[in-house]
Amino acid sequence: MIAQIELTGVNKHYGNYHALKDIDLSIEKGSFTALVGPSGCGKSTLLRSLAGLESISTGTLKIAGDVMNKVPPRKRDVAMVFQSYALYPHMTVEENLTYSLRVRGMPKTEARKAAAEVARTTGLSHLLDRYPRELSGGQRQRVAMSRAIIRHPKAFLFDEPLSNLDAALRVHMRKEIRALHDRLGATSVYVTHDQIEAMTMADRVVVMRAGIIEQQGRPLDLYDKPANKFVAGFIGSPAMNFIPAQGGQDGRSVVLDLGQPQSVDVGYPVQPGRELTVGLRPEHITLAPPDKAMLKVPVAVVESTGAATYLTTATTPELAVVINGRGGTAAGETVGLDFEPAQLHLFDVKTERRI
Ligand SMILES: Nc1ncnc2c1ncn2[C@@H]1O[C@H](COP(=O)(O)OP(=O)(O)OP(=O)(O)O)[C@@H](O)[C@H]1O
Repeated sequence: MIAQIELTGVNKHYGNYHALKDIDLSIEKGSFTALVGPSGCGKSTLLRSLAGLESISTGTLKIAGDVMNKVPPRKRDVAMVFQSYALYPHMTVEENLTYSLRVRGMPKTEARKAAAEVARTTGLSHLLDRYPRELSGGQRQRVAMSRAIIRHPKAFLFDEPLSNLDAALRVHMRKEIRALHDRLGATSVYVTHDQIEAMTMADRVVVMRAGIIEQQGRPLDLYDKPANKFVAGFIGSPAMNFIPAQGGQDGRSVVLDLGQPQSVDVGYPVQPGRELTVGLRPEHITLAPPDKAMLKVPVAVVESTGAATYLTTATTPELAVVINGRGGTAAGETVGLDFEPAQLHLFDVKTERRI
């Protein structure tokens, strides 16, 4: 693997505040990496450090093999794409695209040729004479990306680029950005707080919390094998259910506490009496006849979108359940719920690590 971006032992302090803690991260050439995490976890700080908009306090940052710690932003040869587009309002699309080339001294005809070529890739050819105010949100976003592309940077850095757009356009643009990334053979780092965006766009997802990397890996590996309870709860929508539990006395079962104890044979050894948190995804639970089901529980809320039905149980803790299509059940009824024991995720209560 060729690392296009490599961080080793990177720390960032804002005064007394430790915003990035010992970050080791290797971003492969040609990959699409998403940085996700809740507000304040440090993902923007990390991205801005790559761009040189923040300096790192300790550690090493390399881009294409060269140490970048002290290199100013304009010499790093990376392009940042923001949610606010940052287009020049008094310039046409073409002028917005050619500006960075012109200030670097490229002759006008050559710069216009480059703009025309990029505009063809991004579907802006018919809009080159327009001003930003004459464009839709999606078109402005495309201009912002084109302006990055025209410089042939070593990496694209996206900072929540779609958060100003409405839901339908976001879904469209995430496909467009990913397709563009593939066509250009680019290396992209993409910051988002939206785990669906991260899961659908990226080859590699890096989950951050409070300045540390909790887990990194392929999207479905994080979904299937979250390293800890935090990642388990963050990846997946609706979020994973967490149920207090204990290892059963037979050494191969767990006893779930849903108001009443419910023993489930998991088929692998579990230390008897060990305190656990058991995770179970809403989409891994199915309805079953109550007399034959693993769990028999009352339903508190039923919500249907037509395509799917969302149930919330009247248990403690409550469980979220997603059923394909119509559930055929109503609030107040008692239903049977089934799941495959292999779909349970076991976490240690104290460390919150996966067992
Ligand atoms: N210039 C600064 N001075 C002091 N603290 C800062 C500064 N910039 C960011 N921070 C703090 O560092 C932490 C990480 O900020 P950062 O912007 O990287 O978070 P984030 O994960 O991108 O969050 P969001 O999704 O809300 O943008 C936050 O607690 C923030 O308050």
